Amino acid sequence: MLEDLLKLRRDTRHFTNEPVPDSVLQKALMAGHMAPSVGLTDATRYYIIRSGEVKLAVKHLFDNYSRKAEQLIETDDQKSAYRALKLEGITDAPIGLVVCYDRSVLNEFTIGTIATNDTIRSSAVCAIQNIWLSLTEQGYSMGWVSILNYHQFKKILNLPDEIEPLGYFCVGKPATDYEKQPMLQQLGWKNKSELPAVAEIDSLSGAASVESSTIVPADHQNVSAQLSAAIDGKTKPLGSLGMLEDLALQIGTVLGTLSPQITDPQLVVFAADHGIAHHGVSAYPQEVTRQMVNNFLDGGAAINVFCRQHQIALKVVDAGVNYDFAPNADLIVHKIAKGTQSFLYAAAMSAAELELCLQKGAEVVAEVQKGGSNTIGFGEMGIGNTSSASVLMHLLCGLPLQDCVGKGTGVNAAQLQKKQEILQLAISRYQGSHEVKHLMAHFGGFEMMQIAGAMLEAKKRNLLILVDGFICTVAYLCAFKLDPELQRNAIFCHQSDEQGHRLLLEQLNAKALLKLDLRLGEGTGCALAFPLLKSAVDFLNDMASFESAEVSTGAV
Ligand SMILES: O=C(O)c1ccc[n+]([C@@H]2O[C@H](COP(=O)([O-])O)[C@@H](O)[C@H]2O)c1
Ligand SMILES: Cc1cc2nc[nH]c2cc1C
Repeated sequence: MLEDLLKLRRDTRHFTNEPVPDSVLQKALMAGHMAPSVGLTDATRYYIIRSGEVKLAVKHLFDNYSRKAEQLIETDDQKSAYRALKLEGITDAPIGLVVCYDRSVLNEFTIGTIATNDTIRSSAVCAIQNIWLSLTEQGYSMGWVSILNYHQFKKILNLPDEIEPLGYFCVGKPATDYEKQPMLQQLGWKNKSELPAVAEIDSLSGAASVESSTIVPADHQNVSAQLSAAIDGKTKPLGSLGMLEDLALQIGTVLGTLSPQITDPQLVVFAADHGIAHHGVSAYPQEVTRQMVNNFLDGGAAINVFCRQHQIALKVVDAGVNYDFAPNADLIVHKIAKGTQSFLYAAAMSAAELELCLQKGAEVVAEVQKGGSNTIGFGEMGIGNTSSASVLMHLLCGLPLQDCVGKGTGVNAAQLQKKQEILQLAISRYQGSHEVKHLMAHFGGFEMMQIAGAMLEAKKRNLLILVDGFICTVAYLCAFKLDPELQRNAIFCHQSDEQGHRLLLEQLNAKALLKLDLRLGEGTGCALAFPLLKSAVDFLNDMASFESAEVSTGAV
């Protein structure tokens, strides 16, 4: 009876050493194969592990992550209860099964994946349940090991890039039936609810909106005048600290105090893919976006180095990368879709997707500001995004396209010519209005639009906004068009070597702190300029005044 099987099925961690006959395994895998798969994608893949060496390596991965999990437990009692739990039988179970899905099926049109391609993963989960039930029926069982660093898991198993594992499954003869209940319940860790949680929805709600706690700015005019007087009163010739004086004035004015402090600085890198990248407009292929996101998460990119150097917390947002990343504490998943549409043929995103970007960007600020941060730097990563940024700059500033288009990641002269032609063609095909949001949706990128939303929210919360290079400045331009008061909070960290950035800063009446010929993005300019913010704050707070040091002022 199906119902008996459903009741009997257990997530098993205790196995006898009895071998699993091939016929049992084959029958179970056939049951998995009979599971539903979205759009008949047939994308579930299985790998069998019998090698003791491989099992041991997986066990090490488990042990590492289990120790990490233990650190998240608050009380010592719970910690020792957790430690006593047997959560895997990797080296005891005769068979290891790795169930995966093949992401490459998404390279072609796939029914049932337009809203979310999580459905491919869900199909593999259906297969897992079928296997579980089949093993149970045959007198065997399975245990799902998910406490793993999936990135390393893929590496040690040498799984192809497009193959995504859902976990390691221990298969064998159960040594116990846990008194016919889940093991965690038997051991008093948690009880399973008696009945399924079901609710009926019989009316429609309005769209949810981000709750934002707008901080009412202090009396800026007054603080500003007092700050100017304090800066002028420091023991230095008037104006001799140059742009640091402007910076101190801006920081003090935004934070509404004569003695500002930078608290819990954060840097957020928003990453997304671009349909336009398929038209040869970049020197690099699209997969570099996801490879660099993994690099950020592994701590190996330039932005990691500079953030570590200056003790800036770093978070990465998947705003729309063409990849499903393994869960990671430093990754915020705000994926709108797996890359924009190519704006050569259609709008990069819909109006609704643009609004979602603005909302999701705002949510990121709400999230990273929880610790009391008053300074957030914005960075980006997205192969092809200089194309999107250049077109937006051209249309929003009314400047000639060739002045707005540059080499991006480093295209050669012929490729630059082709990039300009493609962008010109896309612009000539555009029939829509020149209203800001229409342009943002048609030519924007998910990372840039989320940055725009994040900047608007950061301004509402009265934070210091650190603007990075060319692409981030275009995101700022879009946000500025929606709220020109943004300017008060924005600090332009560097002038990029990307053609167009100098002109764009000029248009915005903005003067960048640094000019180092960078053209990397990632927020590197923000991190590098960060010590200057600290110097500005420090001289304002710690430098003696003519009065306190009894130094004569200059002749008037
Ligand atoms: O920040 C900049 O000024 C900047 C200038 C040129 C290129 N980039 C980076 O290069 C990528 C976009 O370049 P491309 O050629 O692929 O359009 C993207 O990942 C950006 O972070 C960044
Ligand atoms: C390697 C690489 C790193 C980057 N970081 C930001 N944009 C980038 C583009 C490339 C190509």
